[in-house]
Amino acid sequence: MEDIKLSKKIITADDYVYDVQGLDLWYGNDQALKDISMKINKNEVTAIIGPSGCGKSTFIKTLNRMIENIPIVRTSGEILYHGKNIFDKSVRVEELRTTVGMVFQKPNPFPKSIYENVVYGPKIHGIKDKNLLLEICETSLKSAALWDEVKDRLHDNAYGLSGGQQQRLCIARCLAVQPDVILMDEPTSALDPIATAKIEELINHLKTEYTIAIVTHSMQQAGRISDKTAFFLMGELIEYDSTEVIFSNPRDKRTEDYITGRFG
Ligand SMILES: Nc1ncnc2c1ncn2[C@@H]1O[C@H](COP(=O)(O)OP(=O)(O)OP(=O)(O)O)[C@@H](O)[C@H]1O
Repeated sequence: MEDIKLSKKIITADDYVYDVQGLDLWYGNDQALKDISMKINKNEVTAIIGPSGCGKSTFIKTLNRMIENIPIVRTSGEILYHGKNIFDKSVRVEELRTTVGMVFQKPNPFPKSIYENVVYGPKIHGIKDKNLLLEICETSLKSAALWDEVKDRLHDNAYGLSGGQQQRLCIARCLAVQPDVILMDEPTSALDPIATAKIEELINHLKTEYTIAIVTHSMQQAGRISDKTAFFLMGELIEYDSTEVIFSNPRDKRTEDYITGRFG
């Protein structure tokens, strides 16, 4: 990897995956994101926290342009992904959404077998070889820490899995197309504490290979799994720092009030 020397600082070209610069977003006339600028580091877990309605989901859905499924949305500013603005005309949204996968609050497997769920993306990308698809299925389920629980029932319907298993299946489905970044929008809010602990352990493991941005309402969860934490309030990014600093020594009073439970 080549280092770039910028004045006195040395920054490594590949340290961050995203560089968000002055991002504004409106739903019709209502501004939901205001001048957001932040970098998201490679192989780290970045937690997005803040009270309900502050723009957390909107922000992460903007990172793979999923937000554009809502017709009234308008944006300005830049989101550089590996140095290229994702809003450029030359960026193909389907490709972006393959490399930047997403896992939602409620597990959303397709009404198909476990196997078909995992190989859905690779098949769409033209992979037909049965052995290769089986291999992708096995590798993805192993990476999502689900293989041992489902290896003897790959052709059973995914709806027969528990909520926690369904969420890990959705993570496996996301991994099957070899993403670079995984966006997670409150991935454990519908799960019990044991299933939540499994997903958290998995996230901790996945960050060695992937970059993860996660929206969470649980401050304990952000504290347990994230390297960096961004605190949003009414569409603004109030503070962004290492999770340790945010939780032990925040600079902004509003961050402190939120993490100590004084509002939100
Ligand atoms: N489809 C939409 N159309 C219009 N306004 C929207 C839409 N989705 C979200 N908003 C508004 O944008 C703002 C930010 O919403 P967003 O869902 O991003 O917040 P959030 O922090 O993720 O909230 P929560 O924690 O409750 O999920 C809110 O004021 C919300 O009402």
